[in-house]
Amino acid sequence: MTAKPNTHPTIRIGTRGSPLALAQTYETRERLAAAWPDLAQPPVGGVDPVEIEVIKTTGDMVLDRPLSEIGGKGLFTRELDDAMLDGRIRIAVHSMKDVPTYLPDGIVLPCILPREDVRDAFICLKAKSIADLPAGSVIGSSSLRRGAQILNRRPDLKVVNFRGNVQTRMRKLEEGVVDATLLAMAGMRRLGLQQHITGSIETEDMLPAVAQGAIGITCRADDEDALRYLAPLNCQDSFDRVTAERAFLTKLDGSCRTPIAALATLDGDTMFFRGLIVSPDGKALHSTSRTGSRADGVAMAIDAAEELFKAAGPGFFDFMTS
Ligand SMILES: NCc1[nH]cc(CCC(=O)O)c1CC(=O)O
Repeated sequence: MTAKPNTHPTIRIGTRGSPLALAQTYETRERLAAAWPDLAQPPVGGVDPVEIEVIKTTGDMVLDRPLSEIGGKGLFTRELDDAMLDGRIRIAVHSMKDVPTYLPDGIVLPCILPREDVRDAFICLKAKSIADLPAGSVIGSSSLRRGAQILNRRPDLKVVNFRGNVQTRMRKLEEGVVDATLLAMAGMRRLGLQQHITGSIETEDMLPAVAQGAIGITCRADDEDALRYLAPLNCQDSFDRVTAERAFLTKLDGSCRTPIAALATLDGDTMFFRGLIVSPDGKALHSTSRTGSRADGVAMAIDAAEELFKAAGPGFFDFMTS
């Protein structure tokens, strides 16, 4: 009896086509191959056991406006969710920072890869750190969270909208369009562009976005094979930290495009959680922290969110809808 020829890939991974999304997908493919020998074998009959399918999302098509203005949840995920529900892809790889807190019916998120550096990177050709920037310096960043936290500490700086890939940003720094810019350490590292980082900003000085530096993998809730393949890839510490941070975000109804920041860290089974909300001008900043057991992470995060919501008072988030 001869084995049935393999004519289909075992796993087709869906991803956005950005260099960072592709780097994260290659990492996922390597981890799958390391965990599962049947996914590492060379192509049989020209069919690779793991295939990658690039899917354009709405977020990839609007490049001229800050994402905070476009709004709408699932800007970077909806088309991938649709492809998965249609059966065109088996799993999807995401920057967790860009994944809405509510997943569509039928899709689950069983796997978070080991988290990268969660900090923000300072990128500048003129100064070593934010503290070294002369008054009046211009920071290019379209992230409300980063801009607001900088203005809170340094109201003498100016923050202007700024988007684009690392190369574009470096050119604009050279041309003097802005004096400095900020990006996630994780993205720079995963792209192999760490040589452009001037310095990392400690989380005490700038709290990261919820789930910054984490890669999440989704699949269909009823896809038992995909769930089995993903199980050994999950990093439970990263999963628990991101789960607590996302509970905080859900309670405050925010996204990666709102001036909300949170970070959960673990020391064994003790979780330390910090969260903050800040007005876009940086003037009103409310932060809080909790320490407790890992098992209580979500409850702590929700409790922290409720405290900040009360401290901020009614109307604090009006800028998001106005
Ligand atoms: N919002 C876009 C986005 N989504 C994930 C990353 C970087 C990688 C990460 O934080 O996991 C970035 C760019 C950035 O913030 O520098």
